[in-house]
Amino acid sequence: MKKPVKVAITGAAGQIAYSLIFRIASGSMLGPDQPVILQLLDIPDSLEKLKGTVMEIDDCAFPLVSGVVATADPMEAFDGTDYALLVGARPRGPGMERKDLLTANGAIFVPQGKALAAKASRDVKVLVVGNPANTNALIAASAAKSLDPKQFTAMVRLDHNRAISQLATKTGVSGNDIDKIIIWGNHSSTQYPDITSTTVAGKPAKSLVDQQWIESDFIPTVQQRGAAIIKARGLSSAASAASAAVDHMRDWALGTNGKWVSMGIPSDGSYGIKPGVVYGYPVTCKDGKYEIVQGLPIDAFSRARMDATDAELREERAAIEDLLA
Ligand SMILES: NC(=O)C1=CN([C@@H]2O[C@H](COP(=O)(O)OP(=O)(O)OC[C@H]3O[C@@H](n4cnc5c(N)ncnc54)[C@H](O)[C@@H]3O)[C@@H](O)[C@H]2O)C=CC1
Ligand SMILES: O=C([O-])CC(=O)C(=O)O
Repeated sequence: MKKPVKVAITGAAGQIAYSLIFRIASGSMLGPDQPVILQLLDIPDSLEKLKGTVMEIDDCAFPLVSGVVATADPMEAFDGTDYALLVGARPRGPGMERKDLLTANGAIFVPQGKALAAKASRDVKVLVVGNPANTNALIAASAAKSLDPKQFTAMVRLDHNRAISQLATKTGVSGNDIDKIIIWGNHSSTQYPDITSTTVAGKPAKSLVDQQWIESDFIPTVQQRGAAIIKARGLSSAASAASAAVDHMRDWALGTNGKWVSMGIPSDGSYGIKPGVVYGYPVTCKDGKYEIVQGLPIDAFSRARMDATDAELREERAAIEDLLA
């Protein structure tokens, strides 16, 4: 057996965590031979509820769970943390855009970024799930002065998985047959799900679907999927969000074997997106590091959409500039 690693999950009493914790504990994220110590953080008012979740973790008798910490103190929750999944934040309700949560949620990520910088492993990998995820990741990275901003990522993997599912259904294949799909930009309704390079069972996706479907059906469906789930369920996506978080961290930690996945990462000028925002890019992961897929041709249709979602991220940034260190 390997030495246990520490995995922190914030918002641990919430609905995403209720799926996420059990997937991590069963080995879905870091593999069936990697023991974990779960470090669960929530606010004082939610600690009683969190107690119930901890009782259930105990009752699963997971062979891979070497310890569980439940606390309202970020310094305790992030002590020695190797992987941090920052889920704790308010979800939106019907009629809201995710950026409407900036005021309520942005401030959460300053103390958490500081606590990660003070206490976490120097190699910690951070995934921000709490909305608006890209800008919250920017805030946390900025507060975590002693860590590399590249250690802070935001989740666009749910959008990536939604895009795979939509295209697979349309073309009558399994999601496994779909390769090279990209979510550019913000985890919001301005995101750009791009199938320009995508293949479906080896064939170019664009040879199988028409432009009308891409523009009027595929892109808006993926962009609005979160809102559609809120409308249907009365609550925002939870199990699928947890599953995407597992996918994101697993791929970052264990590698993608050359496969492209989408991650929200600090922009570095690639594809004309200037530094200063956390932007969804196509990446491959190897040896615990991600690398942007470079050299893709960008046509005018893509350019306009990539710039629109960049502009929205810069507006979000301007709205929380006072939270940036
Ligand atoms: N990036 C993505 O793809 C997705 C993001 N989300 C977002 O994830 C977040 C969590 O969603 P749910 O689990 O459904 O919400 P929830 O309301 O069920 O749970 C949130 C939990 O966070 C806790 N919390 C609040 N402030 C905290 C703090 N400062 N520190 C630690 N914990 C804190 C709350 O007490 C609660 O237990 C929301 O912001 C939601 O919009 C949801 C789905 C997908
Ligand atoms: O839509 C929401 O507010 C929750 C979310 O981020 C998603 O399901 O993609």
